[in-house]
Amino acid sequence: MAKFGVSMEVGSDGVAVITISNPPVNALAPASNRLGSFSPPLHRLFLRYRILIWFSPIVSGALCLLRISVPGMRPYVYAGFDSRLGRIGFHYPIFFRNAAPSGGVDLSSGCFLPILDIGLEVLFDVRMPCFVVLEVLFDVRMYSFRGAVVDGLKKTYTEAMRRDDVKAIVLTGASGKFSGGFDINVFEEIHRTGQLSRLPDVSVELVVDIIEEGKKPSVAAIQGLALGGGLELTMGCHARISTPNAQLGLPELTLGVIPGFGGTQRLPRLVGLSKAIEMMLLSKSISAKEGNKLGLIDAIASHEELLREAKLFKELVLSSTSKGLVHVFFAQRATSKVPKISDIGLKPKNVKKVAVIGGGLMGSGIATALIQSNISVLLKEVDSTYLQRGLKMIAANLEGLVKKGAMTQDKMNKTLSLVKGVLDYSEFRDVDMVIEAVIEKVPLKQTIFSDIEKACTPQCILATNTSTIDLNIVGAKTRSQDRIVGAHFFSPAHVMPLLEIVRTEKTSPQVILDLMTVGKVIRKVPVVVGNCTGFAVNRTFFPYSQAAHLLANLGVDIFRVDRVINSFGMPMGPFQLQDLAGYGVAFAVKKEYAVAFRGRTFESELLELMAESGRNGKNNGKGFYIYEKGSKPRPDPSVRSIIEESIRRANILPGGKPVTLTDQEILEMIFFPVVNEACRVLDEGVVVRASDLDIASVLGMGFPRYRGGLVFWADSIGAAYIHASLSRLAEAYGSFFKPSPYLEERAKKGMPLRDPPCAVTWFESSPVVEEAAHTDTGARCLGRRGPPLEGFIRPVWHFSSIFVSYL
Ligand SMILES: C[C@H](O)CC(=O)SCCNC(=O)CCNC(=O)[C@H](O)C(C)(C)COP(=O)(O)OP(=O)(O)OC[C@H]1O[C@@H](n2cnc3c(N)ncnc32)[C@H](O)[C@@H]1OP(=O)(O)O
Repeated sequence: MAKFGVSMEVGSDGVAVITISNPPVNALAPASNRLGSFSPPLHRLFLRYRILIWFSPIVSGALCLLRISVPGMRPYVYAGFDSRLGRIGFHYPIFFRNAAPSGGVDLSSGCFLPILDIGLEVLFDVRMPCFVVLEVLFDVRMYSFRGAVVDGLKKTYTEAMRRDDVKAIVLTGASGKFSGGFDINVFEEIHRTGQLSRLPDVSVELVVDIIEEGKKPSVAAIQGLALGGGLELTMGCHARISTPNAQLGLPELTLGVIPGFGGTQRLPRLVGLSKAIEMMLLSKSISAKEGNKLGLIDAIASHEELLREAKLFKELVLSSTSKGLVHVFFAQRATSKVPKISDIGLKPKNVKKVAVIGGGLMGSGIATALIQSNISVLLKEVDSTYLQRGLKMIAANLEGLVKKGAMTQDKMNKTLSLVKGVLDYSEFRDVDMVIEAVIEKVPLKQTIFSDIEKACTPQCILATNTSTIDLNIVGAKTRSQDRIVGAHFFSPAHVMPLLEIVRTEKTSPQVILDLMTVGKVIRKVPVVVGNCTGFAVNRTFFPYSQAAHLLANLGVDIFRVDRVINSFGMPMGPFQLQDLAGYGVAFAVKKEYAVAFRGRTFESELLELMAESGRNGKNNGKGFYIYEKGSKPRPDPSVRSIIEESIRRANILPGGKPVTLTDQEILEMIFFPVVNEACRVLDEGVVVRASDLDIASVLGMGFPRYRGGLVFWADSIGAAYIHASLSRLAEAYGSFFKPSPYLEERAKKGMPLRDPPCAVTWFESSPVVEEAAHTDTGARCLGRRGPPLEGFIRPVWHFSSIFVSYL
């Protein structure tokens, strides 16, 4: 196995193989590593002491000045003596934000984890005999010793160029991957610390000066993937050889930045302008085969262009767009880490055959998603008319893909052969999972669950696609509560990427893990949530359309509301969304919400009046908008009379006059109640972590990805502002806007909303949570004592006084 970082092996033929090794994707991390960086930027040098520091993940009870322990991947930093020795005992976690850009200890040449106990001599700068200024940058995701790829490449390449026995260089990556690109953790770190100096000028120094203009030929040997900076590195080489299935792409735009290692210049010269634009703007990767056809070889970009790009790249890294997108990147990956589910050594079972009950829009969409990933499906309906309709819908879904060129006819036929229609449960004996997707009627669902409990094996997963009904009620007539789980897909199920996995307190971890695995197999993003009315997404967003109706009944133009929300970045406004979903859904959930969220719902008769006038949204071509084949939805001016009647019945106009609002006020009146409900969802622990709600809002509701998701966006505004605004609105328009206790508390304490509630003490490996840990509550919830980041002087002082007495 290749050494962590960058290694070189020179063969007798004079070829040096330089290998990047930085699991899991050989990300190009810059040189300075945070854990190893000790320096005194805050104070001038007064005295210099030589201190022996022990890094020890295993020593316990030993006398040490500074101990770093590593449970799994996570280092903790403690200062002081061990209390078990009976001397003054204190264990302060130390959180520091800023690392010196250079200097400090170079720990970059090795792997941290395998090292159990190492001693290092470090020079410390000390101001007074009793005051030590320490700065340790510390990060949960800090693969401290892996932060050496870029620097390692520079050093190794320079050495290869210098050595007489090296005639040519092959650049490659370890473990079957070339490189996933620049280390995205660094973006996150820059967003947190503002330290732009963490971005190296790789494009010129490494790619141009060392590789491209080097006197020895370089060949990139690509396998697996070469993305972003990884691909850019290969484009600096003089030739590229690749395995046929390698993924090549510049997906930087998905993170809100442009390719920063010269890719914008080199790629168009290699594959042509239009293909390069497509690859960059759509972040679309191509296979190596296609890359070879296009001529992804021998390219040069001028020095000046690269410098300009590098500058722009740095500006973009600091943009709020990049911050939001980088947050979403990590938040999405965090969803698969579910404490006490994904971390307890369970093995997912192999789900090969699934029965879907109900061949309506949802059922057929779910079946389509399953067969597309080679999972056999039994589609059950009540009679052959409904069954044929369901099977036709599945075929139509696939035909759509064939028309778009995303599937061949042959593949479509093979895929369709994986679905079989049935009218009873006789073939349910060998299915691994059932997904019920019938209409939202409690007695019907209860009967189905009691039937499938009998028809299936005792190991079969019993899932429901309900979007609202309490799972305990759905499974009330069974004895298999541990196998009952929510598989809430979003419509159209074969397209929308979110899968809300709803667990009750009885659902077994194995069942949750199995469903998460199926979700991944069918290329969804599974987010595990708790059981409550509307679960995470629909519950959080119920105030969205209700706020829109409130505005309508206050006399605000509904089309303006839609325009404001659309320009905020939502795919469509709340009225157009209601048209799209059809009013039946809204009628079905209205009562549920009124009961479950008593005192904070807004009830209006607008939709009933719309339905009475023969409108049902897009379904029948008539809603708030007019829908005609081949043209965009057009606002229907005739709905104004219906709205006027609704206003008359609601009777909430202040002083009998329509209110006048700015666009900003409209935005706040729509989204702040949603944020308020998100606070309740966080407070009740419905989601594992706040960032799960960000992902759920982005993937389930179309909340703009570049705003980082609902909670991230709310935190960018601040709890205090949202609270003040909602309090004012509550005074003017009633309890619909009343701030939740969670929001109130955060606002009072000046804390972000994303702080982890105490329920999530188990999850400590996300940068999101790590940042939260820098606050009082976060630290408390994560089981760390001591003050937040800004208050680090106290433990340092404490440590230093003992340290001096020890000396
Ligand atoms: C200067 C340059 O122009 C700027 C850049 O290069 S910006 C970076 C451009 N690169 C990218 O956007 C690639 C982003 N990564 C991906 O698309 C996917 O992770 C992938 C296709 C590489 C692999 O996908 P997949 O096999 O499904 O694994 P996935 O779960 O996503 O990632 C595996 C792990 O690698 C990490 N990872 C992936 N790419 C990373 C990167 N570029 N930096 C740091 N970590 C990365 C993930 O966070 C995840 O970590 P975890 O196991 O701790 O959660």
